[in-house]
Amino acid sequence: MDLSREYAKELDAQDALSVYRDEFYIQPETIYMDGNSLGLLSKRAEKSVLELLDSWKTLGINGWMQGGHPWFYLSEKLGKMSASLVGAKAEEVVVTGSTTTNLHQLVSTFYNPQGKRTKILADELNFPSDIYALQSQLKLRGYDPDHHLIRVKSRDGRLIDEDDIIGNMHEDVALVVLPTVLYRSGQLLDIERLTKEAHNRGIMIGFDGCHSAGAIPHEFHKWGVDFAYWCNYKYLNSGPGGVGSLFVHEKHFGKVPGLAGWFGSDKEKQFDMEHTFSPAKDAGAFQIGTPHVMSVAPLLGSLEMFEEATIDKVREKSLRSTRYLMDLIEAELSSHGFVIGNPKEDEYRGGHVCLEHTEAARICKSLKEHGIVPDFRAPNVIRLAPVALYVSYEEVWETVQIMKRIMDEKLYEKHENKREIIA
Ligand SMILES: Cc1ncc(COP(=O)(O)O)c(C=O)c1O
Ligand SMILES: Nc1c(O)cccc1C(=O)C[C@H](N)C(=O)O
Repeated sequence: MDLSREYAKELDAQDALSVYRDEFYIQPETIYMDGNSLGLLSKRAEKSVLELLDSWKTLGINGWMQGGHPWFYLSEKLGKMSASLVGAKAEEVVVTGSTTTNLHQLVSTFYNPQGKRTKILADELNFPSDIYALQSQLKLRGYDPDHHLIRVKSRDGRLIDEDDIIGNMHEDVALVVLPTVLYRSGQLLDIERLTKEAHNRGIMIGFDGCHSAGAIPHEFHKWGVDFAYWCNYKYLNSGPGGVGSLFVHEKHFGKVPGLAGWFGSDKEKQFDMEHTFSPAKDAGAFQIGTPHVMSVAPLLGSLEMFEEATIDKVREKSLRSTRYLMDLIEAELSSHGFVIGNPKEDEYRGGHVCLEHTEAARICKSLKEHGIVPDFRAPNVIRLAPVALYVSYEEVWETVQIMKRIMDEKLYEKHENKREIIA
């Protein structure tokens, strides 16, 4: 393997997506490798925020129906713009709520315990918020989560074996909820296979797409996934606390939302103000209250960029740069006790590299001190995401060089091996 900076530069010269880098606010002397947690601001997203602010400034209440992006239809419009990212029909996606509130909405709708089928199947490595939501949903139905929430065990603490998930799809399971990509190890699950296996057993299945939306193409419609939900602030660069998204397969259109609210109404009827709820005929029905217009605003500019760049090209580059990062780590850092914790195969790897080390917390602090922004996940993981639209191959190379210096010279030792409040 060519370990030179020149080779990294050559990769950048051949990269068709490199034109997008200039569209982002990249801070001087900083290499941003944390787009898997919070993506960077783009100039187009900034512009769309200013446009929506202006519509408020100039139109007041009329902004709901007037201006370049009437607010009343914005959640559906953004859903349509997101559809190709997840392989959905335009009307199957709506931008609304947050990951966790959307999960509550979808479980309230799709979890129908009946007879012996009363359990929810998840995995022991999922993000805590999903597990809290599932536990509370079970409690609301009068079930004990210790008994009714099955969390598939990991064999190695990093990955979940799909056979173990399928092996737990027993006849007492009503619903399966899984991540598309595991937040810590970056394992990508075979969504199509798991959906098929769940359906063969008469079980509903939904996916948390937080760590794949904007990084990996999906075919939610074709695969028959019942529902999915994700945030837009990671790979889709919609800003801190930006509004989330949900997908409901069209076969479920007409299902009454578990949590109803007036923005789930059929738009023609909403302002009739009747006390009988008339839900929209598509995924729009699963909205609850008034859209957070200012918090979806960045997504207008950001999604436009993804429409242009295409998710297939984004994935192609992401696979190349995560592969390049892993190869450099193996070549340059092999004597320093790192373990690559993510699956190495393209078909099982998400958008970030999971690097394990016993000193991970303080190596992260030292990386930040040297201008690299990774994140740390307890107990021992450094996550590094060379995000396709704004991280160059040369920056990937530079990251490994800096890490090598930190390890060779033991520069991390001046820090405490303990996480910060936000890791
Ligand atoms: C996989 C996953 N699920 C759920 C969440 C929670 O998202 P939110 O806080 O936006 O509800 C996150 C991120 O915080 C996540 O990474
Ligand atoms: N949502 C976050 C937040 O409000 C603050 C800091 C980080 C986050 C994250 O999204 C973390 C992320 N879900 C993770 O994969 O760990």
